[in-house]
Amino acid sequence: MSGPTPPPLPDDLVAALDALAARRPLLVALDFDGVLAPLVDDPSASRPLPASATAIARLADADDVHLALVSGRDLAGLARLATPPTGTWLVGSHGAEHGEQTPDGVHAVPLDLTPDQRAQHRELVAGLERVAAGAEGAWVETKPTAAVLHTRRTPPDQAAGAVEAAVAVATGLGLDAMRGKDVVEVAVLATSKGQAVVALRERLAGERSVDVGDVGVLYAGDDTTDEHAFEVLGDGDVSVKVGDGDTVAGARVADPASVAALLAHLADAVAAPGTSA
Ligand SMILES: O=P(O)(O)OC[C@H]1O[C@H](O[C@H]2O[C@H](CO)[C@@H](O)[C@H](O)[C@H]2O)[C@H](O)[C@@H](O)[C@@H]1O
Repeated sequence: MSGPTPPPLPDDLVAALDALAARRPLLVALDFDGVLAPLVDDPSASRPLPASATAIARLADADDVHLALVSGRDLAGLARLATPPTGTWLVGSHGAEHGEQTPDGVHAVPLDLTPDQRAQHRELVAGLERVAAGAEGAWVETKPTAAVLHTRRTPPDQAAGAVEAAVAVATGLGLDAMRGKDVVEVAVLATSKGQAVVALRERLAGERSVDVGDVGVLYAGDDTTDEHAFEVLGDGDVSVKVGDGDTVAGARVADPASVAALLAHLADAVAAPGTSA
């Protein structure tokens, strides 16, 4: 898939990427949907843009650079669709699932829900299925710790009511509802992408025996849940919001094609620190 050439990256983002490229160790942590992969109606059809896949493979190969994908997707689905390079750290279900891509597939940290959480998950799925049955085009995605009402193909006049009904299901179960892009997601485990990024930074610092503050981080995300990840970044890190919407990120690009350009620039800069255009 090749689309129109994206506009040049903003000068201040290029400068920030060039400065980040000189830091080691470097954590490159990326959201999947809407960032590496363009948004589509059918989530099973999502794939990274080829240019992004090439760039992350180069980054994953670079000296003392570690790649992580931090997604709302369940871990298995994330690995299947993203096909990340070996060694990539994977965070699924907004931080509830953790794993690593190995030559033999995903090595996942076992997930253990309590009997109460399992019962709550069953009630949650049933509740959202009832909502979906009443709204044209709506459907429910089930994950190990969560369920998602999708309304991307629902007429707007029905989608608003379905969203409110899904939020009511969550509230009735004592759970929080996260509103994303044409989705309402409800999890039986409270997690956030911010906690996940903090843990990834600490892991990399521990593995390299450096201070946490010595780890440079790039994080790019497009949705409301990515704001939690932007919030935990500090001076010298680079946070990039993809697309429209309020954000605390330090930089913004328009779309996944621009993300591919950003990642290619960073891969070039990492390969030749200080000499990148
Ligand atoms: O954290 P992410 O990797 O961005 O995952 C967030 C959700 O992504 C998926 O839904 C979104 O992408 C779909 C495919 O493009 C789109 O149809 C949907 O409207 C978007 O919200 C995924 O299905 C969810 O489970 C993730 O939580």
